[in-house]
Order: sequence, then structure tokens, then C-alpha cells
Amino acid sequence: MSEKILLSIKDVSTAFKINGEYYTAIDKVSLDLHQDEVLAIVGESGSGKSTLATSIIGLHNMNATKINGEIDFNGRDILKLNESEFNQLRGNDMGMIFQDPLAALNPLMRIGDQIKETLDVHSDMTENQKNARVHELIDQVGIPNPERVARQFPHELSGGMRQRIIIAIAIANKPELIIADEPTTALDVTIQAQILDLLKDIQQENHAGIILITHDLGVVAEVADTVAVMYAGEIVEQGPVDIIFNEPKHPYTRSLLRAMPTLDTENDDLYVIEGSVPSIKKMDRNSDLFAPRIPWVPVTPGHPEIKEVAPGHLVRGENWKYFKFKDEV
Ligand SMILES: Nc1ncnc2c1ncn2[C@@H]1O[C@H](COP(=O)(O)OP(=O)(O)OP(=O)(O)O)[C@@H](O)[C@H]1O
Repeated sequence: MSEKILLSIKDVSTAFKINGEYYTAIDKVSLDLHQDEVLAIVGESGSGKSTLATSIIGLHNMNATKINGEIDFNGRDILKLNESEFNQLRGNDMGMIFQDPLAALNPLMRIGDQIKETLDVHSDMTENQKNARVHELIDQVGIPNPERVARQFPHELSGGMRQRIIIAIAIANKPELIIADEPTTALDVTIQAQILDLLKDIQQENHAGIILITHDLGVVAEVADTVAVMYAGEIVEQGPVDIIFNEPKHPYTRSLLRAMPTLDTENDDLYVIEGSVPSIKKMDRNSDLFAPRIPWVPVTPGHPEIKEVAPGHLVRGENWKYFKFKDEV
């Protein structure tokens, strides 16, 4: 992992307008991403992972969204860019990979033309150079017979192949930052592993920084360098991947890890975290938002702050110091 900080997110909060009122979906999130780093953002559904991603890539309807804070990307505060500057940045410097490749591809357009569209920002490339680059990209994401595939339509490819095409589009302009939101969730397990290997290869070849959003800790273990655990729109723990897996501190991180299926766990032995992530309308931001899900632990009043407990390892609040699972009490 390089020393160079590519993306620095400082105190970013995003609120959505619902029936005329704003509700906070992410609250004062701060993170750094280095060049060559794969940062995984984990948490259950509704914890704010996608909202963080879409806040970085500027994909919100600003009539109904308020974003505060600072997002510094290569020295520019991207929250201050106008729409056309943002579009330029997205096409060139940031690549995005989403969960559902079918939704992201145009069903009526040939694969090659869809990849080529991304290259159109380069007015200096000739048509032949673009075609050659399209074939090179299809080859780079591990699809055999690129000339033939370039002429095909999305429905002619399998789900795994389509996700490879999305990755080809995302890396077409060699972006420095790639944001992948649940890139393997829709795929079966063997294909998942191949796509993760591919992401890892690309990160090594292109020296990109990758933000990988997932609810799957198996995916995290496979590819991440660092991890940020989100709950109810906040980071509750953050650190290098081996620390998060081997010395997790926050009760939420420990619960997620305990709930993680392993090869030797029988399905009915799986730990279940009580309750669910509250809706943004019901979050009391003056409290410990995870506390209601561990009701046997005494509640500390007020809102817990995040603190560094060891170099590069941050944990929110103090109750991790005496937290025990219910069956250990
Ligand atoms: N456009 C929106 N308008 C109103 N509320 C929203 C909007 N987008 C997300 N939310 C709410 O913000 C909270 C965080 O959602 P978000 O999708 O970021 O979570 P997530 O961790 O990515 O979950 P998932 O894995 O299900 O996508 C949820 O309570 C969600 O209902």
C-alpha cells in the first residue's frame, strides 16, 4: 500500500429529505484511502454503505439530499465541483462497479460499443485505437475471444461475464479510484471468487485505490487491506484487516464476525444479531445506536465518540472494554 492518500473523507454527513424533513443517513464519516489500498466498508443492510459511496461519486438528487463535510480527491474538494466537472471526474478518474450488471448495461447496445462509450472522453484516440483498447480490456478482465464478445449483447452473456464487462468499463480509463458496491453479491460462489481475484489483479496492475462495499465478511477477508465497519450511518470500528479479524473490539464488529458462516459451522448454529438496523427516521443520534441490540449490556448515556485504541485502529465508545456475548455473561 502506497503512502499517497488518494481520497480523504472528513466529517461527511448525508441526509435525505423525506416528507419535507431531513434525516441523517450517514453521520460525520471520516476515512482515508491510499493509492494501492483496498478498503472494505462492511455492515448490514441499511447501515449507510451505499449512501457513503454515492456521496463520493456524486450520484444524489441534490434537491432531496444534503451533504456536509469534505471529500478531498487528489487535492480537490469534490463536494464543491459542479455537475460537468463531476461528470468529467467520474468518467476519467473514478470507476464504479455495482451489484447488478444487467441493470448497469444497456440491453440494446453491443458490449463493444458500451465499453467504447467510456473511451469517448479521449478525443485523441482514433476509431481503430478505441476498438483495439476495447478488445484489450475484454481480454484483461479474463474473457476469451474478445472480438466476438464485443459484438454480442448483454443477454447473450452469463452473469459472471456481464460483471467482468462492468469491470472492463470501470477500468477503461485507468481510474485512480474504483468504487465497487456489492460487486459479487448477485453471483454464485465460484464466480464470486474469480471476480474478487480479478479486482485484486486490477488493483495491482493499475495501482488504483479501491473502496469495496459489502455485507460479506468472507469477501473482506479475501481482498481487503483495511476495513471500516459501519452501523446506523457511523463508523464503529476501523483498522487493518488482520486487526479487525483477529482483535475486533466493538460489539458490532464482534457480532458480525460471530455471525459469519464458516465451512465448519452447521447452519442452525449460526449466531444471529438480535433486531435490525433502525430506519433513519428512528435513529437517536444522541445515543449509542447499537446498544438496543445488546440489551443485556448496561447503557452508557450520550453518543459515543470514535477513538484510536492502537495505531490505525479506531473504535467507537468504551463499552467494548467489558462487552460479553449474552451466552458468556
Ligand atoms: N434516496 C433515499 N431517500 C431516503 N432514504 C434513503 C435513501 N437512500 C438510502 N436511504 C436510507 O438510508 C439508510 C442507509 O441506506 P444505504 O442504502 O446507504 O445502506 P446500505 O448499508 O448500503 O444497505 P444495502 O446493503 O441494503 O444497500 C437506510 O435507512 C435507507 O433506507
